Amino acid sequence: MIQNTGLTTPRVVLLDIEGTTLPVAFVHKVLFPYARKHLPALLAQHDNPVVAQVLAQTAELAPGVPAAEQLERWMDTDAKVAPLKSLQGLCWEQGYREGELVADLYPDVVPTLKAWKAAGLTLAVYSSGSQAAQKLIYGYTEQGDVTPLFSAFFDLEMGGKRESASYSAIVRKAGWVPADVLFLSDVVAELEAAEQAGLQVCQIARPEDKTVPGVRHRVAASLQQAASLFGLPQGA
Ligand SMILES: CSCCC(=O)C(=O)COP(=O)(O)O
Ligand SMILES: [Mg+2]
Repeated sequence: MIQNTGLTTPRVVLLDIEGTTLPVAFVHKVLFPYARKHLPALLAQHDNPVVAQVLAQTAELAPGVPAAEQLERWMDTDAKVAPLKSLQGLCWEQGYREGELVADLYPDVVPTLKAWKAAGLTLAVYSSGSQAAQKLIYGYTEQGDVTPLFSAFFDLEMGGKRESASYSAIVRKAGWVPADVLFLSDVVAELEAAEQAGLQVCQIARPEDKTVPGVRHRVAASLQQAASLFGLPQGA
């Protein structure tokens, strides 16, 4: 096990969602199909300002392509683009509020985050899902509303997760020192980008998601294991 030697103990933990705190299967087998089913009805709401903004952004990114067709293409390729992510967030809102969707976080997540928060760490989210979608996921979990654990939610407005400039923009906006921040994600390309921006990083390789552990970064199978690697409290 690689220990956290030579590095400062993190004061901030920035967390990815899919594959880190939430099973990939929940996103791909529950959330994405739900959005795909409800998207056509939503697109018909021309007086909805989010829908109007999504349509305008889609036309800008794919001129000449009908919006519904372009959004389908993006869904087919799991494209991380802001208009699709905004629209998916809007679709899921109704599902969460009506009790059809409940986020099934990994069991170690809430106890570990509570222990980190109690120890004075700042917790924040960085996901390709829109800020609204992130707040819904953590607002409607099997353990209830856990959004108060987080101080900030960052999405694609800060840039793509595989670009180091996005992490620099996040730490600048939040007023954090990069080396104080630990970024947790299942995706090696995201860790590399965060590392380039001076953040500490750890890959969360969940056996349930069959995440392939990388070779260049610290790897943990859960947040609890990451806690032990970085000298943080481990929770219940
Ligand atoms: C937070 S909403 C659900 C996740 C999602 O839409 C997505 O694209 C996954 O993004 P992540 O950056 O959390 O891997
Ligand atoms: Mg992920």
